[in-house]
Amino acid sequence: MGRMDVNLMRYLEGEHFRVLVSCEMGMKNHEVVPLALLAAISKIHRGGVSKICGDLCKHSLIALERGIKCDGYRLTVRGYDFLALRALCAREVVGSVGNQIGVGKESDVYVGGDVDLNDLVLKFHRLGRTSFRRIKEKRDYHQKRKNASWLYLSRLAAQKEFAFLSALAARNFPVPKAIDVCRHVVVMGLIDGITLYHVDSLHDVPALYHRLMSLIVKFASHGLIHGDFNEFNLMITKDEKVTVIDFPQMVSTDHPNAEYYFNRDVECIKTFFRKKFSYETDDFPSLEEVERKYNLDVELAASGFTKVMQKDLNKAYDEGNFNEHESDEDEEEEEEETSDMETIEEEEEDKDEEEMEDEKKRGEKSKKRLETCSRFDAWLEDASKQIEKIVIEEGEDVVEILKHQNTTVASVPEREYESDDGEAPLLVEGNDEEENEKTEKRKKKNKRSNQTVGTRSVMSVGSTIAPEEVKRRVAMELRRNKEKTKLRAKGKQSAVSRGRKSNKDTIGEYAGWDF
Ligand SMILES: Nc1ncnc2c1ncn2[C@@H]1O[C@H](COP(=O)(O)OP(=O)(O)OP(=O)(O)O)[C@@H](O)[C@H]1O
Repeated sequence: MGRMDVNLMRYLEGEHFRVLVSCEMGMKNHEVVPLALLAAISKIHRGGVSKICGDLCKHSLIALERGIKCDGYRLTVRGYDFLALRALCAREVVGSVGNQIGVGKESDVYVGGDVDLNDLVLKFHRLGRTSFRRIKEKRDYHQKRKNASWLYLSRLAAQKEFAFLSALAARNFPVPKAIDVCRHVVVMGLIDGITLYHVDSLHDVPALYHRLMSLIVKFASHGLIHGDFNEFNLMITKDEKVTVIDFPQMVSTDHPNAEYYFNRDVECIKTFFRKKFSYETDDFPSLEEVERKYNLDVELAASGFTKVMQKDLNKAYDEGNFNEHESDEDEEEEEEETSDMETIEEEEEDKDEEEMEDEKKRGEKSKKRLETCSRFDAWLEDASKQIEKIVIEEGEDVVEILKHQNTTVASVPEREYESDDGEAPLLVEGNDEEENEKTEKRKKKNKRSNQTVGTRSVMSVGSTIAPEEVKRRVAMELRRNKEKTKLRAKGKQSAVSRGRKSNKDTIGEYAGWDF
């Protein structure tokens, strides 16, 4: 467990974060975000985005993925951490990040400080760490969602934990103080203690046992069952006070298996006390005996995800304008949209006619959908205005350059025949050979002096190089050009062609093999 390297945040420019956020937005409906989409979202020129992406890749904030359908970038865990930390710093919630103090199955926990250097804890949820099947079986983070990314799940887990921390603290449950939540990071108060698992001796073992059992009962009287009430999720301070730090599997007492979960929590504590402190008693609660006084479960909808949170989450995603998480139907449609975007990149590849037709249909569908999206329209309008502006500006520049060139070229012939001393234009033709020779000499002299003055004749309409020499040089140039080997683009731009080439090579290599 080490320190989180946040130094890099100081050196990254605003545009880097803009691209990073664009990548995060793009990942809401793309497995990898193609460069073109990144440029469209960030509204930074493709070349600029490409350079920024290079920088971000270098610092492992994003990673280039060579997909089957197209190449693109994906946000890395580190990149997501940076985005969350930057936002928390901007809100002045977090002022510093220190050592890692805990590593759970699905989170990394760091100690940090606020702007006034008061201690706090930063819990980075990392749900992708464990298998999706397990999460799907055990928890309801997904609800109806079919395609859940680690970004989405981690964010959801953090939101859920924050909501629980806040609600439980309001009912005087011993939990860390909920400070803030951003993306997949929950900021909470630091508990100055150790987990029950690490406690070797206690002043009063029965007292702690009964405190823990009464806590299980308190949860139940509020309509909740912890579901994972064990020595790893309980922290004990020096004065043997208990704090519950983690409750990812909290369920309602109305859950069909509520009794099983309740008994499992009780059994966990009983077993631990028996094994660790050799303490055994017949005094333990049962769910039947618990009198339900409050409906915190209803408020939190503990077995699933609260409507309020879901609404907030949808809102957050809507801000990204991908309407990804509204319903299953939408998801299906947007999945199509995603593949449409990807097919734009694919068009170069050879395809069957059927496939092409399919894509066309899907393309039209996606086009229609995009047309109905007002935010996208607004963006398109804005982008086209910007393009127009650029075109006009560049057009004017080109006209200016042409104007300048025309005036220079037009003035040259006159100047060439002007003498320095203001004499009449010199004529090459003449009867007298001597006179002609003199005239030639004067002309050459004038030319030379004009060249040194510079402003008089920068350009020449006539060539001073012999035609044979010109021919020879042109021929040489042609030969050289022929000899030049074709420049091969390196990096992501040529990824597709390189992929094809290597495929061809592989096929060629295996062609003569018998299996
Ligand atoms: N508020 C806190 N104050 C002090 N330490 C904490 C706090 N929250 C978490 N920790 C430390 O971080 C460790 C991991 O935290 P936590 O149990 O919440 O993570 P987790 O990923 O949910 O773990 P798991 O799923 O494996 O139970 C804890 O064992 C504890 O040592």
